[in-house]
Amino acid sequence: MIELSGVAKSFTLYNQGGAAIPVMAGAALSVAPGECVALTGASGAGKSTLMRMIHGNYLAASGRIVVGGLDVAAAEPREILALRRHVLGYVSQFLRVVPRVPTLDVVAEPLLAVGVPVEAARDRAAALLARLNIPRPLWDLSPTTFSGGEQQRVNIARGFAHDYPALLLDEPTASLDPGNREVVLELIEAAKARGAAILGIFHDAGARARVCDREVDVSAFAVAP
Ligand SMILES: Nc1ncnc2c1ncn2[C@@H]1O[C@H](COP(=O)(O)OP(=O)(O)OP(=O)(O)O)[C@@H](O)[C@H]1O
Repeated sequence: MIELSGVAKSFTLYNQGGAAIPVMAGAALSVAPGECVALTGASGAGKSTLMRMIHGNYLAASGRIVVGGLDVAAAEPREILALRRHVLGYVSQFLRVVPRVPTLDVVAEPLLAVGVPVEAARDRAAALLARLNIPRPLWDLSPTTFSGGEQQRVNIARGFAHDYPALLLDEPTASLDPGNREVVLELIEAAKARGAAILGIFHDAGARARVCDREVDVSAFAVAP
């Protein structure tokens, strides 16, 4: 479902005469449907950079990044947007939303984007918000003023609303209390059981051991600057 081969990345430092700093070369990994793979490696090894390349935010210098049959490294922007809408979900560490949109709509939006009727989308969003213990009075408010943990749970509800065939998870259990951490781990297990291919960064070793089938150490792909 997710297949990387020969992926390289360098950052161009425009404020330093356009110097190119290579950070990664020869990155390769694959994630099959129903599998959860953890990206590991020390801070700065390139875990987030690799996730951003798979999501199409960072452009790879070379190599292939195939998600659901589309090579993200060579795709047109509109193809990447369609991939994100239908195939590839991404739970980033921080919630980024349009201000003033109510929480229930923030969570229902990915479902509406793939054509789910409004009532069904809102029912699914409500069920996820309830499961993640977001108090009912907050559902009609924008999440922009919520606490860090509440925002993270809204972000997770949004990321799990549509049954994406592939999912990227950036520290999905960070800073959650034990009860909500358990809910998130159950959501990940359920996504695997329905056949989602999941790639994640988990600093929470217990969570990683429980839901991940394998680990890929990105230090192996790092290039010394
Ligand atoms: N936009 C950027 N411009 C320049 N260098 C960058 C950029 N993004 C990342 N880097 C560099 O690429 C390397 C990999 O960073 P990355 O954030 O991917 O590491 P990480 O493994 O996710 O680290 P952490 O666990 O601390 O989040 C680092 O040396 C970082 O400084």
